[in-house]
Amino acid sequence: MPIPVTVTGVSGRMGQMLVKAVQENPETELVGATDRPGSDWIGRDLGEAMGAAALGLKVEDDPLEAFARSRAVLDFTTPAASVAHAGLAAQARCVHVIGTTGFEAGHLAAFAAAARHATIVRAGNMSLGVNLLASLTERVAKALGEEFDIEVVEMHHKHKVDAPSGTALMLGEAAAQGRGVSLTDAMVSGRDGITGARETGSIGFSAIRGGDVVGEHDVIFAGAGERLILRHVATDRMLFARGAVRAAIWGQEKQPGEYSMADVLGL
Ligand SMILES: NC(=O)C1=CN([C@@H]2O[C@H](COP(=O)(O)OP(=O)(O)OC[C@H]3O[C@@H](n4cnc5c(N)ncnc54)[C@H](OP(=O)(O)O)[C@@H]3O)[C@@H](O)[C@H]2O)C=CC1
Ligand SMILES: O=C(O)C1=N[C@H](C(=O)O)C[C@H](O)C1
Repeated sequence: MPIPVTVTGVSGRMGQMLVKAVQENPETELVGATDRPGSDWIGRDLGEAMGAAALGLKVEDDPLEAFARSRAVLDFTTPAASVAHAGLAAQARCVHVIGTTGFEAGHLAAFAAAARHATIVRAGNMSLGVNLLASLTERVAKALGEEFDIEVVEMHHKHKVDAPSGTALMLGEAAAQGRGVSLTDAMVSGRDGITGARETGSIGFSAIRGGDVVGEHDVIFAGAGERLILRHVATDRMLFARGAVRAAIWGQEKQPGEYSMADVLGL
Protein backbone atom coordinates (compact mmCIF):
# COMPACT_ATOMS: atom_id res chain seq x y z
CA MET A 1 0.00 0.00 0.00
CA PRO A 2 1.48 3.42 -0.93
CA ILE A 3 2.04 5.92 1.89
CA PRO A 4 -0.69 8.59 1.93
CA VAL A 5 0.95 12.05 1.72
CA THR A 6 -0.19 15.67 2.07
CA VAL A 7 1.73 18.50 0.41
CA THR A 8 1.35 21.92 2.05
CA GLY A 9 1.76 25.21 0.16
CA VAL A 10 0.89 23.55 -3.17
CA SER A 11 0.76 26.84 -5.09
CA GLY A 12 4.44 27.52 -4.32
CA ARG A 13 7.51 26.82 -6.44
CA MET A 14 8.44 23.84 -4.28
CA GLY A 15 4.81 22.85 -3.54
CA GLN A 16 4.21 22.11 -7.22
CA MET A 17 7.46 20.11 -7.50
CA LEU A 18 6.52 18.10 -4.40
CA VAL A 19 3.15 17.20 -5.93
CA LYS A 20 4.96 15.80 -9.00
CA ALA A 21 7.54 13.95 -6.90
CA VAL A 22 4.81 12.25 -4.82
CA GLN A 23 2.89 11.32 -7.98
CA GLU A 24 5.93 9.82 -9.74
CA ASN A 25 6.93 7.64 -6.76
CA PRO A 26 5.11 4.28 -6.60
CA GLU A 27 5.63 4.16 -2.81
CA THR A 28 3.62 7.34 -2.17
CA GLU A 29 0.09 8.56 -2.94
CA LEU A 30 -1.09 12.18 -2.84
CA VAL A 31 -4.19 12.41 -0.61
CA GLY A 32 -4.04 16.03 0.56
CA ALA A 33 -3.06 19.45 -0.84
CA THR A 34 -3.21 22.57 1.30
CA ASP A 35 -2.46 26.22 0.78
CA ARG A 36 -2.59 29.49 2.70
CA PRO A 37 -6.10 30.38 3.92
CA GLY A 38 -7.35 33.08 1.51
CA SER A 39 -5.22 31.81 -1.41
CA ASP A 40 -7.15 31.72 -4.68
CA TRP A 41 -6.12 28.05 -5.07
CA ILE A 42 -8.40 27.03 -2.16
CA GLY A 43 -11.38 24.95 -3.32
CA ARG A 44 -9.98 24.42 -6.82
CA ASP A 45 -9.03 21.04 -8.29
CA LEU A 46 -5.26 20.71 -7.73
CA GLY A 47 -4.47 19.44 -11.26
CA GLU A 48 -6.44 22.28 -12.90
CA ALA A 49 -4.88 24.88 -10.59
CA MET A 50 -1.47 23.60 -11.72
CA GLY A 51 -2.51 24.02 -15.36
CA ALA A 52 -2.87 20.29 -16.03
CA ALA A 53 -5.67 17.67 -16.15
CA ALA A 54 -8.09 17.43 -13.21
CA LEU A 55 -6.87 15.19 -10.35
CA GLY A 56 -10.10 14.92 -8.37
CA LEU A 57 -8.30 16.40 -5.33
CA LYS A 58 -9.34 19.82 -4.02
CA VAL A 59 -6.89 22.29 -2.47
CA GLU A 60 -7.86 22.78 1.19
CA ASP A 61 -7.17 25.42 3.83
CA ASP A 62 -7.66 23.11 6.84
CA PRO A 63 -4.35 21.26 7.29
CA LEU A 64 -5.55 19.05 10.17
CA GLU A 65 -8.29 17.55 7.99
CA ALA A 66 -5.73 16.65 5.31
CA PHE A 67 -3.12 15.43 7.81
CA ALA A 68 -5.71 13.16 9.47
CA ARG A 69 -5.87 10.99 6.33
CA SER A 70 -2.09 11.06 5.75
CA ARG A 71 1.03 9.39 7.12
CA ALA A 72 3.45 12.04 5.88
CA VAL A 73 3.39 15.80 5.34
CA LEU A 74 5.80 17.54 2.95
CA ASP A 75 6.17 21.14 4.01
CA PHE A 76 8.11 23.84 2.13
CA THR A 77 6.18 26.96 3.11
CA THR A 78 7.03 29.72 5.62
CA PRO A 79 8.49 29.56 9.14
CA ALA A 80 5.16 30.46 10.81
CA ALA A 81 3.21 27.95 8.71
CA SER A 82 5.74 25.15 9.35
CA VAL A 83 5.56 25.72 13.12
CA ALA A 84 1.75 25.54 12.99
CA HIS A 85 1.96 22.41 10.81
CA ALA A 86 4.38 20.73 13.27
CA GLY A 87 1.78 20.70 16.08
CA LEU A 88 -0.92 19.40 13.75
CA ALA A 89 1.30 16.75 12.15
CA ALA A 90 2.21 15.49 15.65
CA GLN A 91 -1.49 15.34 16.52
CA ALA A 92 -2.21 13.32 13.35
CA ARG A 93 0.87 11.07 13.86
CA CYS A 94 2.33 12.05 10.49
CA VAL A 95 6.03 12.11 9.59
CA HIS A 96 6.67 15.83 9.05
CA VAL A 97 9.28 16.62 6.40
CA ILE A 98 10.25 20.29 6.72
CA GLY A 99 12.21 21.98 3.93
CA THR A 100 11.28 25.55 4.88
CA THR A 101 14.19 27.89 5.76
CA GLY A 102 14.55 31.22 7.54
CA PHE A 103 13.85 29.99 11.06
CA GLU A 104 14.63 31.85 14.28
CA ALA A 105 15.35 30.34 17.69
CA GLY A 106 11.66 30.32 18.73
CA HIS A 107 10.67 28.31 15.66
CA LEU A 108 13.40 25.74 16.34
CA ALA A 109 12.23 25.36 19.95
CA ALA A 110 8.71 24.62 18.68
CA PHE A 111 10.07 21.84 16.42
CA ALA A 112 12.02 20.34 19.32
CA ALA A 113 8.80 20.28 21.38
CA ALA A 114 6.78 18.67 18.55
CA ALA A 115 9.52 16.08 17.98
CA ARG A 116 8.90 14.66 21.46
CA HIS A 117 5.75 13.08 19.96
CA ALA A 118 6.41 13.08 16.22
CA THR A 119 9.00 12.18 13.64
CA ILE A 120 10.37 15.31 12.01
CA VAL A 121 12.93 15.36 9.21
CA ARG A 122 14.19 18.91 8.73
CA ALA A 123 16.95 20.15 6.42
CA GLY A 124 17.79 23.43 4.71
CA ASN A 125 18.64 21.35 1.66
CA MET A 126 17.28 17.93 0.71
CA SER A 127 19.77 17.11 -2.07
CA LEU A 128 22.38 14.38 -1.83
CA GLY A 129 25.03 16.71 -3.29
CA VAL A 130 24.65 19.44 -0.67
CA ASN A 131 24.57 16.98 2.21
CA LEU A 132 27.78 15.43 0.90
CA LEU A 133 29.22 18.93 0.51
CA ALA A 134 28.43 19.60 4.19
CA SER A 135 30.36 16.53 5.28
CA LEU A 136 33.30 17.47 3.01
CA THR A 137 33.21 21.01 4.43
CA GLU A 138 33.49 19.69 7.97
CA ARG A 139 36.44 17.50 6.98
CA VAL A 140 38.30 20.24 5.13
CA ALA A 141 37.70 22.79 7.92
CA LYS A 142 39.15 20.34 10.43
CA ALA A 143 42.17 19.58 8.24
CA LEU A 144 43.03 23.17 7.33
CA GLY A 145 42.65 25.08 10.59
CA GLU A 146 42.33 28.80 11.26
CA GLU A 147 45.03 30.00 8.88
CA PHE A 148 42.49 29.39 6.10
CA ASP A 149 39.62 31.92 6.13
CA ILE A 150 36.21 30.34 5.50
CA GLU A 151 33.61 32.22 3.43
CA VAL A 152 30.25 30.80 2.32
CA VAL A 153 28.84 32.47 -0.80
CA GLU A 154 25.37 31.69 -2.11
CA MET A 155 23.21 32.81 -5.03
CA HIS A 156 19.46 32.33 -5.41
CA HIS A 157 16.55 33.55 -7.53
CA LYS A 158 15.13 37.04 -6.98
CA HIS A 159 12.03 35.80 -5.11
CA LYS A 160 13.90 34.26 -2.18
CA VAL A 161 12.98 36.03 1.07
CA ASP A 162 15.56 34.77 3.59
CA ALA A 163 19.34 35.20 3.82
CA PRO A 164 21.72 33.57 4.36
CA SER A 165 20.04 30.54 2.77
CA GLY A 166 19.28 27.49 4.88
CA THR A 167 21.94 25.63 2.92
CA ALA A 168 24.57 28.31 3.60
CA LEU A 169 23.79 28.01 7.31
CA MET A 170 24.11 24.20 7.11
CA LEU A 171 27.50 24.59 5.44
CA GLY A 172 28.56 27.18 8.01
CA GLU A 173 27.51 24.82 10.82
CA ALA A 174 29.56 22.05 9.21
CA ALA A 175 32.60 24.34 8.98
CA ALA A 176 32.18 25.42 12.62
CA GLN A 177 31.82 21.78 13.68
CA GLY A 178 35.03 20.90 11.83
CA ARG A 179 36.83 23.69 13.67
CA GLY A 180 35.28 22.83 17.00
CA VAL A 181 33.70 26.30 17.44
CA SER A 182 30.13 27.59 17.71
CA LEU A 183 28.73 29.13 14.51
CA THR A 184 26.86 31.72 16.58
CA ASP A 185 30.21 33.02 17.86
CA ALA A 186 32.10 32.78 14.54
CA MET A 187 29.46 34.00 12.06
CA VAL A 188 29.90 37.31 10.18
CA SER A 189 27.34 38.23 7.51
CA GLY A 190 26.34 41.25 5.43
CA ARG A 191 29.61 43.22 5.56
CA ASP A 192 29.17 46.89 4.61
CA GLY A 193 31.11 50.09 5.25
CA ILE A 194 34.29 50.33 7.34
CA THR A 195 34.19 46.80 8.70
CA GLY A 196 37.76 46.57 9.93
CA ALA A 197 40.04 43.74 8.90
CA ARG A 198 38.73 40.20 8.86
CA GLU A 199 38.81 38.56 12.27
CA THR A 200 40.84 35.34 12.38
CA GLY A 201 38.57 32.34 12.86
CA SER A 202 35.39 34.05 11.67
CA ILE A 203 33.11 32.31 9.17
CA GLY A 204 31.74 34.78 6.61
CA PHE A 205 28.48 34.67 4.64
CA SER A 206 27.54 36.54 1.45
CA ALA A 207 24.16 36.30 -0.29
CA ILE A 208 23.49 37.21 -3.94
CA ARG A 209 19.94 37.40 -5.35
CA GLY A 210 18.89 37.57 -8.98
CA GLY A 211 17.03 36.01 -11.91
CA ASP A 212 15.88 32.42 -11.73
CA VAL A 213 18.91 30.80 -10.07
CA VAL A 214 17.74 27.59 -8.34
CA GLY A 215 20.57 27.55 -5.79
CA GLU A 216 24.37 27.83 -5.88
CA HIS A 217 26.73 27.51 -2.92
CA ASP A 218 30.50 27.93 -2.62
CA VAL A 219 32.53 27.24 0.50
CA ILE A 220 35.82 29.08 0.08
CA PHE A 221 38.89 28.25 2.15
CA ALA A 222 41.24 31.18 1.50
CA GLY A 223 44.82 30.71 2.62
CA ALA A 224 48.16 32.38 1.93
CA GLY A 225 49.01 31.68 -1.71
CA GLU A 226 46.15 29.24 -2.34
CA ARG A 227 42.36 28.88 -2.25
CA LEU A 228 40.27 25.74 -2.01
CA ILE A 229 36.67 26.13 -3.24
CA LEU A 230 33.94 23.52 -2.73
CA ARG A 231 30.87 24.19 -4.92
CA HIS A 232 27.35 22.87 -5.39
CA VAL A 233 25.07 24.00 -8.21
CA ALA A 234 21.41 22.98 -8.28
CA THR A 235 19.71 23.31 -11.66
CA ASP A 236 16.34 21.64 -11.00
CA ARG A 237 14.04 21.92 -7.95
CA MET A 238 12.88 18.30 -8.48
CA LEU A 239 16.16 17.39 -6.80
CA PHE A 240 14.88 18.79 -3.49
CA ALA A 241 11.38 17.40 -3.96
CA ARG A 242 12.62 13.85 -4.57
CA GLY A 243 14.81 14.15 -1.48
CA ALA A 244 11.75 15.14 0.56
CA VAL A 245 9.77 12.14 -0.67
CA ARG A 246 12.69 9.87 0.20
CA ALA A 247 12.73 11.38 3.71
CA ALA A 248 8.97 10.77 4.13
CA ILE A 249 9.38 7.08 3.24
CA TRP A 250 12.47 6.70 5.46
CA GLY A 251 10.69 8.35 8.41
CA GLN A 252 7.81 5.88 8.50
CA GLU A 253 9.66 3.37 10.67
CA LYS A 254 11.44 5.88 12.91
CA GLN A 255 10.79 6.72 16.56
CA PRO A 256 9.68 10.29 17.37
CA GLY A 257 12.58 12.74 17.18
CA GLU A 258 14.15 15.37 14.99
CA TYR A 259 16.22 13.96 12.13
CA SER A 260 18.26 15.53 9.35
CA MET A 261 18.75 14.66 5.68
CA ALA A 262 22.20 13.33 6.61
CA ASP A 263 20.37 10.71 8.75
CA VAL A 264 18.11 9.81 5.81
CA LEU A 265 21.07 9.48 3.45
CA GLY A 266 23.20 7.62 6.00
CA LEU A 267 26.04 10.16 5.77
N1 LIG B 1 15.18 22.33 2.02
C1 LIG B 1 15.25 22.40 0.69
O1 LIG B 1 15.82 21.51 0.01
C2 LIG B 1 14.62 23.57 0.01
C3 LIG B 1 14.02 24.53 0.75
N2 LIG B 1 13.33 25.56 0.16
C4 LIG B 1 12.61 26.46 1.07
O2 LIG B 1 11.22 26.17 0.95
C5 LIG B 1 10.45 27.33 1.23
C6 LIG B 1 9.47 27.61 0.10
O3 LIG B 1 10.19 27.96 -1.06
P1 LIG B 1 9.41 28.30 -2.42
O4 LIG B 1 8.54 27.16 -2.82
O5 LIG B 1 10.42 28.80 -3.36
O6 LIG B 1 8.50 29.53 -1.93
P2 LIG B 1 7.05 29.96 -2.43
O7 LIG B 1 6.79 31.30 -1.86
O8 LIG B 1 6.96 29.76 -3.91
O9 LIG B 1 6.09 28.88 -1.75
C7 LIG B 1 5.63 28.92 -0.42
C8 LIG B 1 4.16 28.52 -0.47
O10 LIG B 1 3.66 28.35 0.86
C9 LIG B 1 2.37 28.95 0.88
N3 LIG B 1 1.93 29.24 2.24
C10 LIG B 1 2.16 30.35 2.98
N4 LIG B 1 1.54 30.23 4.18
C11 LIG B 1 0.92 29.04 4.18
C12 LIG B 1 0.08 28.36 5.12
N5 LIG B 1 -0.22 28.88 6.32
N6 LIG B 1 -0.40 27.14 4.78
C13 LIG B 1 -0.12 26.59 3.59
N7 LIG B 1 0.65 27.19 2.66
C14 LIG B 1 1.15 28.40 2.95
C15 LIG B 1 2.53 30.19 0.02
O11 LIG B 1 1.27 30.71 -0.38
P3 LIG B 1 1.17 32.31 -0.78
O12 LIG B 1 2.20 32.52 -1.86
O13 LIG B 1 -0.22 32.44 -1.24
O14 LIG B 1 1.49 33.08 0.46
C16 LIG B 1 3.32 29.60 -1.14
O15 LIG B 1 2.46 28.97 -2.07
C17 LIG B 1 11.48 28.45 1.45
O16 LIG B 1 11.70 28.60 2.84
C18 LIG B 1 12.74 27.92 0.76
O17 LIG B 1 13.92 28.45 1.26
C19 LIG B 1 13.27 25.68 -1.19
C20 LIG B 1 13.89 24.77 -1.99
C21 LIG B 1 14.62 23.64 -1.46
O1 LIG C 1 14.58 29.29 -1.56
C1 LIG C 1 15.11 28.47 -2.35
O2 LIG C 1 14.85 28.46 -3.56
C2 LIG C 1 16.05 27.49 -1.80
N1 LIG C 1 16.14 27.41 -0.52
C3 LIG C 1 16.94 26.52 0.23
C4 LIG C 1 17.94 27.29 1.06
O3 LIG C 1 17.54 28.30 1.69
O4 LIG C 1 19.09 26.90 1.11
C5 LIG C 1 17.53 25.41 -0.60
C6 LIG C 1 17.85 25.75 -2.02
O5 LIG C 1 19.10 26.35 -2.07
C7 LIG C 1 16.78 26.57 -2.70
